[in-house]
Parts: sequence; C-alpha cells; structure tokens
Amino acid sequence: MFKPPFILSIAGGGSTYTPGIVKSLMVRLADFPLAEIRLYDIDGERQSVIAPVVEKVIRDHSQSIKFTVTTDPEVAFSGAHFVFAQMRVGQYKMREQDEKIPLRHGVVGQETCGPGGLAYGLRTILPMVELCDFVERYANQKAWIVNYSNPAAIVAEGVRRLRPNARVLNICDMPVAAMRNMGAILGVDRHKLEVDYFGLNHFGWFTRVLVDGEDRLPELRRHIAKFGLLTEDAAQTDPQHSDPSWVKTWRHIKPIMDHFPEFLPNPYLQYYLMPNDIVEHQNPDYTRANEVMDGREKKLFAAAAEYKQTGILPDAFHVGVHGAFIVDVACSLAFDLRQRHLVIVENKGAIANLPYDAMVEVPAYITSEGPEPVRMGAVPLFHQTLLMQQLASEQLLVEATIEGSYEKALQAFTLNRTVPTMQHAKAILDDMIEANRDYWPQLQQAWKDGEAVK
Ligand SMILES: NC(=O)c1ccc[n+]([C@@H]2O[C@H](COP(=O)([O-])OP(=O)(O)OC[C@H]3O[C@@H](n4cnc5c(N)ncnc54)[C@H](O)[C@@H]3O)[C@@H](O)[C@H]2O)c1
Ligand SMILES: O=P(O)(O)OC[C@H]1O[C@H](O[C@H]2[C@H](O)[C@@H](O)[C@@H](O)O[C@@H]2CO)[C@H](O)[C@@H](O)[C@@H]1O
Ligand SMILES: [Mn+2]
Repeated sequence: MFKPPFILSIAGGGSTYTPGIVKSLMVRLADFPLAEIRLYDIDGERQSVIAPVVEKVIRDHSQSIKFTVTTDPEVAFSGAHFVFAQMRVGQYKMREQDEKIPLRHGVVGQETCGPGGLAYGLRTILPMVELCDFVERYANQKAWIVNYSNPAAIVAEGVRRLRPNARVLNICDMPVAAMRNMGAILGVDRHKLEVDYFGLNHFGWFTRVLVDGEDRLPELRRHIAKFGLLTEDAAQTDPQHSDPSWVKTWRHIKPIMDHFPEFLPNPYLQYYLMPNDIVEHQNPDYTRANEVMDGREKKLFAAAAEYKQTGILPDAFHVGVHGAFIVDVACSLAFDLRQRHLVIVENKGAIANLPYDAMVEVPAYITSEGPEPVRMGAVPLFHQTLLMQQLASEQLLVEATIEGSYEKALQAFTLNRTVPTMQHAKAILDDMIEANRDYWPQLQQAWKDGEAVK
C-alpha cells in the first residue's frame, strides 16, 4: 500500500465522463486524498476542450491539487499511483460505424454487444496493452489501473492473455446502475443491498438481492412484471437515463423476466435474447452514438465554450453511479478496505461450471492486492450454455486480434448469438474491415492476402 496523497492519471482525459469522475473524486477527497490529477489523451485538441471544465471542478474544491494536461505518456504516468482508464478507441465516429454496419444487415448494432462490440474490441485490445506498458515503464511499481474502457469483457481477456501480470481491475457501472434502480423500487439506499450475481460483463444475472439478510428479489419480480426495472424518478436520478433508448432498455427487463423469472438479468441481455425486437425498433440512420453526440457530448462542449467566454460553468455533466463506483473501487484498493463490489475477474472457480481462466463478472472483496472473488457455485445449464457461447465468441475475437486471423474473427462473429448465419457474419465483418482500415492493419492484410472466403 502506498501513502496518500496520491497521483492519479486519467487515460482518455478527453472523455465526456471526465468532469463527472473528477467531481466524484472531489466530493470524496477525505476518503481518497489527491496530490495531483493528470489528464492523458492521444487527442490533445479534444482534451484541451474538456480540461478547463475539469480544472474548474478541481479548484471549486481544492487550491492545492496539481493539475496536469498532457499527450505525453511519460509526463502522464511517471510516479502515478492510480490510473483510471476510459479510452474510446476510434471515438464516436467509429462507435457510429459499429452500430450502423450490423443494422444494415438486419443485425443488432450496439456499442459493446454483437458485431459492434467485437469490432470495438478489435480496436481496443492493443491500445489497452500499450497503456499497461506505459504504466509499467513510468508509474509506481504497485500502481493500479482501474479500467472502464469498453468492451470491458474483451479488453479484460486481451490483457489477461497479453499482460497477465499487469495490475488492472476491469469494472462496469451497469450492475451498480441496476442496483440503484432496485434500491429506488425497494425504498432502500443502493449501498444497503448485498447482491449475488454471475456472468460475463454485460451478460449476467442477479440471483439474490439481500437487504439486512432478507432476499427482496420476490418483491422486485412483482414490480418488474408491471414496469420493468424502472421507477418514475429514474430520469431524475440519472438524466442520461431519460433518453428514450435507456427507458426502453430498463423496460425490457420485464419481457425477459416474463419468460425466465428465476434471475434478474443484466439489461444488456436484451440484445442477445430479443435481437429481432431490438432491430425492428431501431432507426438505422440514428443510433445511440448520434443520441450521445447530440446529447451528452454537445451539452458538455457547449458548456465548455460558455465557460471560456463568461467564466461561468453551466450545469452540464452528471455525477452519478459511474463516478461514485470507480472512486469506491479505488478507495478499497488504496486502503485494503475489502469492500464487496461486482467486478470483472479471472474465474478461478468462482463460477464452478465455467472455465477456470474465463474473465467473469461476480462479487469480489477488493483488497490492496486486488479482487478476491466470491464463490457463486455452479449455474444452471441454460445460463451456462449461453455464457459458454458468448465466452467463446469473445475469446476467439481476442485470438483474432493477437494472430491477425481473419478466420478466427469470422468464427467470433458467427458464434455471437446476435448473428443469425455465417453469411451475415462474413458480410458484416467484411464491411467492418473496410470501415476500420486505420485500426486493424494485420486483419486488413490477412483479408487482402486471400485468407477470407471470397
Ligand atoms: N465499463 C463501463 O461500464 C463504462 C461506462 C461508461 C463508459 N464506458 C467507456 O468509457 C469510455 C469513454 O466513453 P465516452 O463516451 O466518454 O467517450 P469519449 O469519446 O468522449 O472519450 C474517450 C476518449 O478516449 C480517447 N482515446 C482514444 N484512444 C486513446 C488512447 N489510445 N489513449 C488515450 N486516450 C485515448 C479519445 O481521444 C477520447 O477523448 C468508453 O470506452 C466507454 O465505452 C464504460
Ligand atoms: O450509450 P451511453 O454512452 O450513454 O452509455 C453506454 C454505457 O452504458 C452503461 O453505463 C451507464 C450506466 O449504466 C448509467 O448508470 C450511467 O452512469 O450512465 C452510464 C452510461 O450511460 C454501461 O455500463 C457502459 O458499459 C456503456 O458504455
Ligand atoms: Mn458497462
């Protein structure tokens, strides 16, 4: 354990989430003391728009914290104790392609699920490995990378294979957001819930929701049977979730639980269990990437411009579970708090009937040496089979990235539950190879060399 105050670097400093995360850090300074915050991004121009907003958030709370903005990895990571990663490789321009290309073929178009998630994975694994190498070279020997960069399941598997000793903890805010909604439905603060959960990232199920030792899942089932995992005030607790696509996502917990009431699904299972419904109701010319560019990003950029002109910063970003969760996890790592959080870890028997080395999402006690997963036992055949298929798709994608193998990429796309046939898989993959010409040099070459089925 190192002594506070800490040096914290944020990789993907130009992210729309940076001001919210920094605000969360500022309100928790007593728990997580900071000497310096550094923003690091490969897009200096984008980061320079966000940086003044971040600096204002810091100065509203502290005059002493040093603030550094850089595109130089040595400056960013030298002596750092913690690195928060939130890189979107290819930015929203490529997210739009990830979503729109599959839709053109009648297949789910999503940031982290289906072919879109696989494409995003192919772009992100190697930059994430590069980040691990920067941190190993420049940062404190015991530094932790807490990673939000998506697609988290694939990123986690890629790092496990390529940098098995890196101190990286991959996290996702979706289970915590679901717990926030559960808490609102039950009239209980989300911190009072203790849940059991098993699965992969964006592909798992809550099996118990304990409040003071009592399982409240039966009560939640009754609410969900009427409204989904949605409360009337959900839009106020998280403005982003008043966007139509999020409201629909929370509602879709109902049809899933109407069919399979035993466990409460992660909302992302809608893309795998009801893909036709999703595709039918999605506008192929205006996807979530457009909604975000016209919403969250536009609002933040406009506020940054107004602040530059007037010196007054409008209320332009949200401090919700996303920021709170990463700070909670960092505190537990920093001070060996052993708090129980849902995180992405190597299985090592936590889910008895999944492979030992699979990267799974389960509750774990977060110690200063990393997560200690809680045993969830064996899962039913239905869930095990769904999980194995998804795991195989993601693992093949990682192998495709490492080996530059077209064949393995095609297998990964074909195995994904969102993709109906091998012909769909090939048509989407080939379009994606074109669209990702700046990102997948090896795969481009394999494709040109004729490894692809013509
Ligand atoms: N795990 C989760 O549950 C969770 C939740 C929310 C967001 N996210 C992820 O957080 C990330 C940020 O999301 P956003 O919507 O704010 O995106 P954004 O495009 O606003 O910000 C991402 C930033 O990353 C930068 N970047 C890209 N490649 C980089 C590299 N190699 N090194 C350093 N910086 C790099 C971009 O230039 C950009 O400024 C995404 O990966 C998103 O999927 C994850
Ligand atoms: O479409 P986006 O960019 O708005 O969100 C995609 C991310 O969605 C999840 O994170 C949510 C979170 O669940 C919610 O509570 C709030 O904090 O906003 C987040 C962003 O909307 C998901 O877990 C991420 O992996 C996605 O990237
Ligand atoms: Mn997530």
